[in-house]
Amino acid sequence: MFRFLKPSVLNTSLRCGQRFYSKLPPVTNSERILPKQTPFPTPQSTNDIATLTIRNGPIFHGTSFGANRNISGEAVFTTSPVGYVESMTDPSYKQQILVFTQPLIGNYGVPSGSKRDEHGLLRHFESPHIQCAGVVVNDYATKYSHWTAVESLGEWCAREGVAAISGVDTRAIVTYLREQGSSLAKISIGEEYDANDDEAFADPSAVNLVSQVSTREPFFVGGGDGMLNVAVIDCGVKENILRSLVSRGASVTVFPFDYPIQNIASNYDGVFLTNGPGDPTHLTKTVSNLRQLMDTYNGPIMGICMGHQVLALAAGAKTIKLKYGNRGHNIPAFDIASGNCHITSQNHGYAVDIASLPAEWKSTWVNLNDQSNEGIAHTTRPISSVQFHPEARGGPMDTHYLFDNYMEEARKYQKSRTS
Ligand SMILES: NC(=O)CC[C@H](N)C(=O)O
Repeated sequence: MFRFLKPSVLNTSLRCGQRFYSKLPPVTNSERILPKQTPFPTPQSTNDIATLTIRNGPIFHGTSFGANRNISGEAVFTTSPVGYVESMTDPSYKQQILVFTQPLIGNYGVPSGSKRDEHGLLRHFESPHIQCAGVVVNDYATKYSHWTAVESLGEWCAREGVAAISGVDTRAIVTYLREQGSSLAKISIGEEYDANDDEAFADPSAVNLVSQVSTREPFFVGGGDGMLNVAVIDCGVKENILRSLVSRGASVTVFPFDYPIQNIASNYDGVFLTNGPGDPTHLTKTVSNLRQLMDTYNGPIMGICMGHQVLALAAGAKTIKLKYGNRGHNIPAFDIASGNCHITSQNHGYAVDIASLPAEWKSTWVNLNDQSNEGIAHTTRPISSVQFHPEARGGPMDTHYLFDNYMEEARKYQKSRTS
């Protein structure tokens, strides 16, 4: 297994790959190139009073343990008992206020965000920064302990400009969100808050959030034997999706979400569509690129979560917004073909409307809690996608095998092209 930690080594790996695929576009970046973020002002003082206001709903008073900064977003809840670091760095949570049903949060601190693995991927984070706008917990553990921890959850939030509130009744908040649906909300720090200031509630579903988290330029992640090349369309990719591919022998080139993939896909043994934040119907360019791709490309295509939704839109189906979505690491998904149920990791507010799926496609997985669609596949071609997260970081590893199946299809396709 090669180790691609340095750009010089990376270039060697590209040359090595290009021996076999002379038409591969030269890509020298080794990690995502993100849009410039506006820096948040450094707080002059700390304030320990915080208020969570749900638009047209209840108000909760608590204690601030993060950034001294007012934020707003869509309040959603996760039932994950562990994995707050992975969830908070998952780009699919962009602009959301994450309410944890697990009452005690912060007890194992936060590991280093700069540690990398043998593939050059972030070891502990799913992207370089916290992605959610704020967090809401019942009981914040000020004392933390873990051998990987380098700082507390509060210190990390403060450094990254993320508001955090504790000491609120998260059972009441979750009950409200479950009954009324995911709602716009804001966290105000200090004594002043204006529950009626409607303009202070930013609506993430109104904008294309993917353009804020997708890489600006293609980048390359080596690590495979260099013989299998996969093109990834980055809608807000989690590091563990890339790891799941390279650790199985793929060399991965990651492209921006709106890259005309149909023009270069013939160089690749497979195309992969990633997770990402917000409403999939904003991704009109990605969807039209995918339509053209499916017209001309015979290799395997697989999508996860947002990737699943854009694939379904490209196939001609529709997506819907769920009342409060599915976020957790313990969600049962039923595999229609095998009759097996797997416990899956999930984080989504939208779903594929299975009644709108065209005839040459089939439903492959169903959610056993709310009966929503969990997967689709083309009836004759190696094109499929799932709503849940087989890379599961955090979460159970039950469906990792879907990456093995995908790599097998990529290998078959490569063989059919070269023989
Ligand atoms: N994790 C994801 O890719 C989320 C997909 C989409 N943003 C949704 O909320 O449904």
